[in-house]
Amino acid sequence: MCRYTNSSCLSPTVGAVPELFSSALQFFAAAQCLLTEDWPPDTIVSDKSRFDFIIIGAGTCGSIVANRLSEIKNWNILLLEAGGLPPVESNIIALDQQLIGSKYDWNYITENDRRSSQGFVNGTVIWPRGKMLGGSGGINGMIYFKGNDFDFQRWYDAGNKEWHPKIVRYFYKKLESLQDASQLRNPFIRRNYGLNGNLIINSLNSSNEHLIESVINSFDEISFRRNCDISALNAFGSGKFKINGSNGRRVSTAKAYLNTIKKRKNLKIVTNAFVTKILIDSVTKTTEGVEVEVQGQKKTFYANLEVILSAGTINTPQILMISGIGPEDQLSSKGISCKVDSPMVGKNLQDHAIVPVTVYGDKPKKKKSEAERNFDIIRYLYNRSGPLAYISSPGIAALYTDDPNLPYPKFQSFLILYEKNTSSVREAFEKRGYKQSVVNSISKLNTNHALYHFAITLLHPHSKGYIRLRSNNPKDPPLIYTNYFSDPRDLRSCVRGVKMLTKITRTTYFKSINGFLGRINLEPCNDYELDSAEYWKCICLNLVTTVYHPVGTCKMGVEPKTSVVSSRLKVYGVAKLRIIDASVMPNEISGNTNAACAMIGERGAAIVKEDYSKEKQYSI
Ligand SMILES: Cc1cc2nc3c(=O)[nH]c(=O)nc-3n(C[C@H](O)[C@H](O)[C@H](O)COP(=O)(O)OP(=O)(O)OC[C@H]3O[C@@H](n4cnc5c(N)ncnc54)[C@H](O)[C@@H]3O)c2cc1C
Repeated sequence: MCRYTNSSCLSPTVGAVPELFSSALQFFAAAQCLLTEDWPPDTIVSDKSRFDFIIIGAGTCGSIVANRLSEIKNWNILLLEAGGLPPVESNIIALDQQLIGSKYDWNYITENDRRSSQGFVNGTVIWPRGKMLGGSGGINGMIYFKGNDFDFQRWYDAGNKEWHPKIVRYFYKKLESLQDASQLRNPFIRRNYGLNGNLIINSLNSSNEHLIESVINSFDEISFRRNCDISALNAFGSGKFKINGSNGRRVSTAKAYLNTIKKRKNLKIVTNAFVTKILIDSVTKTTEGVEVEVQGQKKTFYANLEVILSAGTINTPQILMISGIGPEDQLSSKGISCKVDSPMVGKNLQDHAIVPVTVYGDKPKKKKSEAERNFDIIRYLYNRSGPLAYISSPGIAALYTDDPNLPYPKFQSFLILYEKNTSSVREAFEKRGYKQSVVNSISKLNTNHALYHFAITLLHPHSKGYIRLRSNNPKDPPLIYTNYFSDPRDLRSCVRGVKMLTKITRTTYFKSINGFLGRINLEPCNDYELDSAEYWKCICLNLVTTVYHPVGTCKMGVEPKTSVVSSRLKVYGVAKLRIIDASVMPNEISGNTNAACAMIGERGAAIVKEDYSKEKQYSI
């Protein structure tokens, strides 16, 4: 142990005081070990082993599917995950941004379409995806929104009979465990959620309650009416959202569904297992198993009943195409023999695109001292409280529309707040990949003003992108074409959504802090009058990026020409292969996608069980 000689302090010492403090510091340094999670043990599985089901990807959906299928004791399940165990940072709620760009991220970058997102370096946008047990649910912002009955009605009306809004509600409740005591006391909120599911849903307090109230009042003044439960199904208006967290720690579906069943002998989990191909008999068009690289070693595993793809919106279509299922012309151009010509694989890519609206004001001014910041860390180590236990944003959002006849919101705006003169502004916008002129103009105004960054999302884009293979090497990242705002209706809508929000500068609170809209310096937009429709059209088109909700690249539907899987999630044209992840969504939903993915995991697993008569068919 290090002995302090007290060379830097003024008072002499007999040693007792330095000893006292150093032992406290050592105690807190050691306390970080208590933050690690007790993940399920990794298994070594011999080459050529057989299982009943093989699940590819232990993300939001795959973790749930593995749990539910292994409830059937005589089914043997193998869950393969390309990433490893989540790092400790994934556990700490406020560090949700820290894993982006790390080895726990697939680090995808979109292609430059020379039209949208030109305010980014190289005209490309960073698209993170989680690579670990828990998948994107281990890297995400933990924000909980369920969407709108209308979203699922659209799925149902398109012929997907297993996804009626009533069925969707049932499966949401099955997965949920609402924990916040004050919300549970409110019968209107209580009845919106399940109480006994695996996934914890909580409200958060924040260190900035007073300010949060002021911003919600401002939302209310511009007709985004205050709502005490905006995470609920069919919500409109503004308020605090709920998150998947408990006791200062993230609750991913891996934590909620895999950590709780470590003793099950019929589930084997292998991490660092990168699936390179699904094996399909080219004559019978039947799935046989998978080829995998486990810690660099090639192995083959076989499936008696099914292979289930839960590798997410980008990797699922890539794996399908590498394995010979996809648009024939594309496969042959990459030297892949086509086993099933499935033209929609990789198409119908939809994302929640966001644009930044930067409002500045005199408050909050207060910057924490170094001592206060360090004390916050100790508070977290001591009892999981303080800012590290909160998400990195103030936790408020608004769901709104420009058309009062619509039963669902068209826009979501959520707030990210920066105190005056903080280096975090530059860091955050640079990390996103914005060009220097953009970053400089946003951070320059922050030198003397607090920044209220209202990120605005277009919830139901008409524009559709696609994913293509870069090569036939599974390790080459696929090409991602976002096509943001390629449908002119989206740009027009987005401008209207932004204009509705910028009225916030004229509300009581923002007037009281001399709030104003900041001009963003981007060459093609500089001649337009600030806050004019032309200005926003230019800003939206050039600064549009992802809020990380891509869906739809293997959409479900009634026939193989226009969809990839059936309503029961079976891949058209090949036996014993299913997809259960975000890629099957036919359309985006009216909110963040993780909850809907968890619902798909629950519903998808129930459909599999129904098909083998292991569970009663769920009917409405
Ligand atoms: C940075 C970020 C922030 C987000 N914030 C929110 C939020 O706050 N709220 C919200 O609702 N949603 C959020 N989302 C979106 C949400 O997390 C996703 O919609 C959801 O996790 C998708 O679930 P999934 O099961 O389809 O895919 P994933 O959870 O991504 O799981 C796919 C899994 O498959 C694995 N895999 C892929 N390829 C292979 C292979 N070849 N072999 C083996 N394994 C493979 C991956 O490593 C991964 O673990 C966010 C997403 C990101 C990336």
